Amino acid sequence: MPDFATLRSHAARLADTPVVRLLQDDPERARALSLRVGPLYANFARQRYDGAALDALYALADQAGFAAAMRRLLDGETVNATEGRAALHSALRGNASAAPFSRECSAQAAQARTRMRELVDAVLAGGVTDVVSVGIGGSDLGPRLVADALALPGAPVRVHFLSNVDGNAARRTLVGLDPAKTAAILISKTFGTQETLLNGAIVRDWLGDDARVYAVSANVERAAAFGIAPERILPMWDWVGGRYSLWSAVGFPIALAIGMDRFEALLAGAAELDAHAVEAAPRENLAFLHALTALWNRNALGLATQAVLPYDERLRLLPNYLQQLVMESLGKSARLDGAPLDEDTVPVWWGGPGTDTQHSFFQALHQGTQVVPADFIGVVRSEDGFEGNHRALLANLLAQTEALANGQASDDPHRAYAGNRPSTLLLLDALTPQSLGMLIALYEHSVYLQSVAWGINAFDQFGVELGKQVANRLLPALEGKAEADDAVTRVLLAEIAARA
Ligand SMILES: O=P(O)(O)OC[C@H]1O[C@H](O)[C@H](O)[C@@H](O)[C@@H]1O
Repeated sequence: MPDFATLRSHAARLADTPVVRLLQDDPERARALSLRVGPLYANFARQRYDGAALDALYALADQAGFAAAMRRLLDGETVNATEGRAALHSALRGNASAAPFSRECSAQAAQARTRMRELVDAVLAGGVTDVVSVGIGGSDLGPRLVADALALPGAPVRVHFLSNVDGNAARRTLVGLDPAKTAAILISKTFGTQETLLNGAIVRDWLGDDARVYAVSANVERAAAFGIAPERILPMWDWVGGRYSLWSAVGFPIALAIGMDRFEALLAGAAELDAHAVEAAPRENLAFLHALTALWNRNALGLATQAVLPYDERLRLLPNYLQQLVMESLGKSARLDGAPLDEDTVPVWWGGPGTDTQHSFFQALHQGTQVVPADFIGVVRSEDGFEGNHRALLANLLAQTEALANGQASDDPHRAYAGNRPSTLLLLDALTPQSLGMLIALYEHSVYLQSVAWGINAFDQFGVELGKQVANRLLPALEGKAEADDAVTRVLLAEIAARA
């Protein structure tokens, strides 16, 4: 059993030792607590652990079996035990495993990519200027993030994303588009998601031509029943979790937005991080240290939230993406064996891009009563053509991490900064398909390793089902054809009916 109590004793020992002191005591710390994997550099020197606490964290990694767990994941073992499945997102992007099942899945993924390349070419050759990608959750957030981050100005097609069941979303997405020059992709692993089926039907009817409707699904029968021709359906499989699926054909909109070659470079970057996470020694392993840092902040320091702050406009959707990846994966309170957990699991993840957020919520980060650990993410080379802006962006990024850690004393309590606010800095040499693939894969593996330490399943999401079931039961009540069981809901329905 991982020993969280020892972590807490280290936190207690360090309670009066701020990070500034740890840095003074150890002149090597700033450099020693950094790791690099290809174009991805990470600095953890402003986290509130010292050498002895780190020893305890690596001991915990050992007790939890991080190295073996990474191997199990990549080999395609049934890591999603509550649903009896593997979670082989690594097999979608090259493969650091020799296990036969994992190899077989890689081969299926490669075949699907060949078909996807053909379909990308077909869409581009068909005079299409706009693509509407319809999906939600894992069938939306990943493609939306990557297409937004990596699309180049002047790309042959513009990709739009439609997720919310609110009809205003469909209206806003379609306004200004020409149905004769638009294609639609319906993405749904199950092809049973209410939002995607309703929005998909709106877009299909608006297009008025089934020839430009494509689907990505693990349920080919349902996609076909929706009226999509088999040659325009790309597969996915039950061994790919929705929030881990952007590397599969779910990435079709990405390939349309950035080109198939750059999509494959994204996969190659992720594969490089896979190989690192499974092969690197614990103390050199970036996924290990990222996960251990999260466990330290949650379970040793008891910090209830975690901010992610990309200092790059192109990564503005990263916080939204990570909210699903982290909170759907780690928002659990039962261990794999069903026993209740002794430790707190996922903190609330939130964030937004710098420098905008400096002018909104940073006040609370600097002087609020809650300490919020933060992942700052920066890009060394911006390539935006505005060097002065980029220098200002980097100056702000470095300044915030420094100010949060060091604080500033003042006789006036209103003008005093306590400091000792922990942060990690992740720096990409440049934002490329490769470096973004690595960054996302780093978070995937960090999340998985945290789940291993807590003994929970990172790959199910039963928590989202209850609300869906209740919503389905309430649909007839909204049409006035049934009564709701719940007293409050009955009052609310009456209120809605009276004002409709
Ligand atoms: O891809 P789909 O089957 O349409 O599912 C879309 C999403 O809906 C579910 O409710 C889950 O919370 C997500 O993990 C999933 O990605």
